[in-house]
Amino acid sequence: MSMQRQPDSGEIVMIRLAKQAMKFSAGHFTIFSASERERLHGHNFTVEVDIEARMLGNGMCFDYGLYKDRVIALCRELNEWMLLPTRSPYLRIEEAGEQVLAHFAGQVIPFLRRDVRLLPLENITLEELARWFLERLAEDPQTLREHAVVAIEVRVFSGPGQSAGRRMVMPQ
Ligand SMILES: Nc1nc2c(c(=O)[nH]1)N=C([C@H](O)[C@H](O)COP(=O)(O)OP(=O)(O)OP(=O)(O)O)CN2
Repeated sequence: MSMQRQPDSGEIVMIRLAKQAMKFSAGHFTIFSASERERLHGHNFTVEVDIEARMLGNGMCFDYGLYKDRVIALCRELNEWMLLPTRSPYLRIEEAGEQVLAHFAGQVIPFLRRDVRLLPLENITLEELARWFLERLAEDPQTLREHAVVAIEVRVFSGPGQSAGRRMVMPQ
């Protein structure tokens, strides 16, 4: 007699999304203090997302395709831009017509407006970029509840072997 298999609803599973398309190329410089920063440079960043969620019956949790498309779309938003932080304690951003002027340590760094994407972050670091993805993925709490998402962790890489991860536990 075959054992009636109990539905696994409610069990927590981990979905890991690390598709090749989860990438973006961007310029930045890390600010270390009021007087020290890196020179402007760029990376081919990659993104991985772990989503912990409860099983919903039918042998699956939520349809992860929705989040795969969302992460890829977010990567496209950052692709081929010079990224500047608007919440740095050490950098002042001035938008002057077709230019964006970044004021740092008594110097002015000019950029063309068309090349710059301003992000509401303290610094353009792996940690802060992970925050940006996490906050964008958590924008719709109702959908996250419907998908029984328990936690999301975003990991951003500036190259192989170098990354920062950030995790958000959803209010249940
Ligand atoms: N806590 C953090 N520290 C640093 C960050 C960061 O995001 N968070 N970022 C940097 C630099 O921007 C970054 O490391 C510069 O890239 P770099 O490592 O020099 O070059 P590669 O990514 O190509 O790596 P290689 O080791 O040169 O191969 C510094 N600190």
